[in-house]
Amino acid sequence: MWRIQGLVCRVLSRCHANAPLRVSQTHHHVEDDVRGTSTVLSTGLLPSDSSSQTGGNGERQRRKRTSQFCYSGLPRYSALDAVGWGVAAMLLMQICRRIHSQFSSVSESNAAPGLYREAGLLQRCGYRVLLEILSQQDVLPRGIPVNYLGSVQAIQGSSSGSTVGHTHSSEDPAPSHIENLFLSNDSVQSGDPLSSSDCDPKDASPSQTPKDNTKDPLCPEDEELNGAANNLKQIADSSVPVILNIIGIENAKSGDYQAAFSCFLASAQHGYSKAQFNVGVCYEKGRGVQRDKDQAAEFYRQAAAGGHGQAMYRYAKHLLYSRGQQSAEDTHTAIELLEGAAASGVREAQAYLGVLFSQESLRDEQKAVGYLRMAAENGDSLSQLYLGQCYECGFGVQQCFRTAVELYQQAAKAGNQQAQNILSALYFTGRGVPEEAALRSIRSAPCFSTRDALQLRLRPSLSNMESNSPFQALPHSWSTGSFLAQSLPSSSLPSERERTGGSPQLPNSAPFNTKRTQKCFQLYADLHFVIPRCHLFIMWFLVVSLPLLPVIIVTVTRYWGDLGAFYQRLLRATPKLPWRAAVCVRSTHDFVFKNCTHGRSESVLETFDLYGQTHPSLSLGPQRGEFLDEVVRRVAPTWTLELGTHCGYASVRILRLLPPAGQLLTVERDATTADAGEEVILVAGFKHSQFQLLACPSKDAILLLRTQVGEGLVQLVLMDHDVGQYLPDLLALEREGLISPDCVLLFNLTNLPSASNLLEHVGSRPEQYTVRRQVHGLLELQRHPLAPQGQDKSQSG
Ligand SMILES: C[S@@+](CC[C@H](N)C(=O)[O-])C[C@H]1O[C@@H](n2cnc3c(N)ncnc32)[C@H](O)[C@@H]1O
Repeated sequence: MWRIQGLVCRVLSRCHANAPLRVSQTHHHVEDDVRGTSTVLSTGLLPSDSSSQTGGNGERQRRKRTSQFCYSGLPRYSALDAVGWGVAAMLLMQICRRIHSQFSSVSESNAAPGLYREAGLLQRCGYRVLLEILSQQDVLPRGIPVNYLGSVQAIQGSSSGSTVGHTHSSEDPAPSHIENLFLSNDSVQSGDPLSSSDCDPKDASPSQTPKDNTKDPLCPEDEELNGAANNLKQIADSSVPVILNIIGIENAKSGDYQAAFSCFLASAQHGYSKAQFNVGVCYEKGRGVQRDKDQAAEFYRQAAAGGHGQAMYRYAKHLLYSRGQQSAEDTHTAIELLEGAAASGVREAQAYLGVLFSQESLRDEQKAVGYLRMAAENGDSLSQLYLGQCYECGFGVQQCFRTAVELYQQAAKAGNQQAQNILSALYFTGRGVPEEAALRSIRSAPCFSTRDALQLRLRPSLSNMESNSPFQALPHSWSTGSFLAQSLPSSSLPSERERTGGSPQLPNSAPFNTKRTQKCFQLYADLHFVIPRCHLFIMWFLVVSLPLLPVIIVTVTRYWGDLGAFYQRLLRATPKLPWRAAVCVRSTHDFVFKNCTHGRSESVLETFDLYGQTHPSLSLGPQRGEFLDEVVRRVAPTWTLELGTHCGYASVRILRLLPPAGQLLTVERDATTADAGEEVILVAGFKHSQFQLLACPSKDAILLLRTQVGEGLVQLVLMDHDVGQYLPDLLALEREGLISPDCVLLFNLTNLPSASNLLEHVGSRPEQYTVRRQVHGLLELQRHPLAPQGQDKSQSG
């Protein structure tokens, strides 16, 4: 401390001796420089020491030393002097800061309007000084209309001032909103405007060229001085807009929007992109100036031209929506701007492009995924959801369900309601085995299983864009308080629900409706309540039954096959009860109809299989289905007959593999079931020209078949109806001469005892039928090509 004191004393003694120093030949150059600098800053003129421009060699020498003070003067001061000056300057700054903070703290701690006004006055002082600086022709060679700003300043004290717009008091929101408005919006793209980045001369416009003051021929020393002065002017030129912008933000924070707008405007007219953006926001929101969308767009355009990312994004959206039907050129420009904004890290632009490139008109899967990934990595929950859907459907990426689930989890964690719905449904389906179940469910759930599904899901965004309302925005418009969203006139900020991803759900995209999800949640919660309480009971049961374990194992292994068969029989038998059958058909049909992707047979089959995993089902099932596929491919029949349509699972399997001229006749005795089956077949994308469904008992249908097939013969028969009816129907088909000599017949033999008469009949006629194989209870018979037609007519009874 004593050292500092010593230094200060030393400096002060120097200052005290300043007068002689001013005139002294030894130290005058330092003073000259200070005077020169201040002159440049206040008036922009060269140092006016005209006497110094004349004189003899000695004088010239002195001037040379003056201009080269940096190196010629240094030897005259010791390092200690330099440090002393520095400390003195620091002390001075500290004192200034203290005074300033004194004022600030007073105004903050006492929110009394009077004191607040004092702080405002202090700010306005700085503001006025800056405006004065700007008014100097040297600093503002373009003649910025600061008189206009001055008039604003003049009426700032009175609340009725409206030179640039209405007063904020009646309409504007609370200051905190404004803080968000200016600070957050600005900082989205380029950080806090008060940060050091603001002082980057590159940010400020280089458009101001210092005035050429060297018209009169000057000596080299004058030129050097001019150069130094010009440098200072350049610094002032680049700093002033930055400072004005900062003052504008401070004004906006304190609720003085008119002053804020004036500062932004003055700064913007210097080409400072952040200020231009802020002016755009003012015009868009009507802060300190009358709301004007066109002006807002113009200032966004200017800021965008200066490389301001948020402005690029907003101006692009203006181009896309403001004029209803935009031209191809506008679209092109908008996309370029959006790409620029996305590259500069504007998350909304990234997400926007991701959706844009997924639409049919601009479809580019790689780009769509690339931008969605950028936005997702930047924490945009909706993009995480969309990217998850891309992975799920293999849209622009290798299909990967695990990644899809991970992305859904990220989106759900970030509060996206839609992702939460998907996950909760998956978890519920999986009954506590999240990952496995999720993957299985996803793979089978047709809502997600195709790329078309993604298209369907993203399409509403496009329809929003293309709808009549020119200001309808993509789902991300909420996240920036877009001025395009006219439905947000008073508050530019999104609601909490919107921010958490609740609102921008795309229509028809939620795979599970709310009621159902709630039910799922309820059931899941109940299970979670019950299961832990069962643990104790199960544990004791196991402990008690432990000695019986060997007996249980032996019994189960011995009768395993019988148990399986019994279970299957039970399932097959219960549908015979009318109510059981009706419930089974309705639930199967409803599940398939609601969850499959319409028009896609594979999706229909996947949905059937998913249903079969959790419910007893009468459908043929995937294992027997694959065997059926193999036979259909091999036989490639023109006419196929299926007895027992049920919900159309086997029908769809057959139809999708038939040759182009192939026809399916399918028979279902129950009219309601027949309707359900027909609907599913149609939903799978097949037409009545490819199949006919006869809603009557098989024995009646066989009598009608001739009118259906004409001269043709059935080359493939699938019997999956009433096992007791298999043999009579086979005999009827032979009798009517409906099956071809080399016809292949498949019988679903899950109920073996009932099929015994059929097996006896076939086994006793090796010359007529060959048993090819039996796979998963599906028996394949090959009719012998040489078998005489109608030989068994006598047996048919
Ligand atoms: C096991 S399901 C058929 C499953 C179907 N093939 C599939 O894979 O989805 C049996 C169906 O045959 C029907 N059915 C039973 N006896 C029938 C008969 N005599 N004539 C026509 N349909 C019959 C039942 O109503 C039932 O819908």
